[in-house]
Amino acid sequence: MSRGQTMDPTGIFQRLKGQLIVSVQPVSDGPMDNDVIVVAMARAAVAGGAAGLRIESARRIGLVRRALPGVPLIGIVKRDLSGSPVRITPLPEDVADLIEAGADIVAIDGTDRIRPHAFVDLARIVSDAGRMVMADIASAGEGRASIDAGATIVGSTLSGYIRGPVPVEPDYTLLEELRDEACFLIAEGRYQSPEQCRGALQRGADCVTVGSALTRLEVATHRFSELMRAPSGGTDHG
Ligand SMILES: CC(=O)N[C@H](C=O)[C@@H](O)[C@H](O)[C@H](O)COP(=O)(O)O
Repeated sequence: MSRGQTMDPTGIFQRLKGQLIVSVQPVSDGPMDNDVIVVAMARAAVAGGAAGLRIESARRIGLVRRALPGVPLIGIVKRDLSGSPVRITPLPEDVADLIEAGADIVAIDGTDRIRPHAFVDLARIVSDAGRMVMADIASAGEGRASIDAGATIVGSTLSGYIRGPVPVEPDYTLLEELRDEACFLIAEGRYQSPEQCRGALQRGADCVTVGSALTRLEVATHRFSELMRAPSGGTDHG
């Protein structure tokens, strides 16, 4: 499949339904933040059963698209803007670059925050190119507004990251609030175990995206090392 061709929406939903998407976003500027490693992790994730991948940057979408031509790809661009807290695919050129690189799905921040370009305008660029719009949201209201503005896929991606301390658990309640809306619902954010992923499907998610627990080795390692260093570490089982 060339970079200009992507899969039809029905086919993508059929392939992702009930499945795992792996987000391959290494820790920024860490030792694994490298194009070759991203492509290798993408291949390894698919070999392990991932039905789709979430990749940051148009360059890496292009590389993964060439390496894995038939795998559904969600593309994002993360950038830090002055004057707006919105980070995920905030600009029209980000959307255009991801489309050009071969993303099947373009994920865009769908939160109700100050932003340089309206969600509806970014979403239109995606759908005019025949690709699918995913809204990364933090509340049910934002999910519904994003659907009205052109999203066919909604992800719980940003729940817990907008204000206050980041919770430990995933946001299952948000899935239950959105499960009957007219969208393909992706559970995303803080899923650390297969059991939690199954819990998300039971609460109405169509599929689940896992990132840090699988592809940020620093984060995954830290979970082990911290627990072992805790005062009671190592004593429970002799
Ligand atoms: C909040 C935010 O910016 N989330 C980002 C969105 O792409 C990524 O940093 C996350 O890794 C991704 O959503 C997967 O989540 P988790 O790594 O928790 O499995």
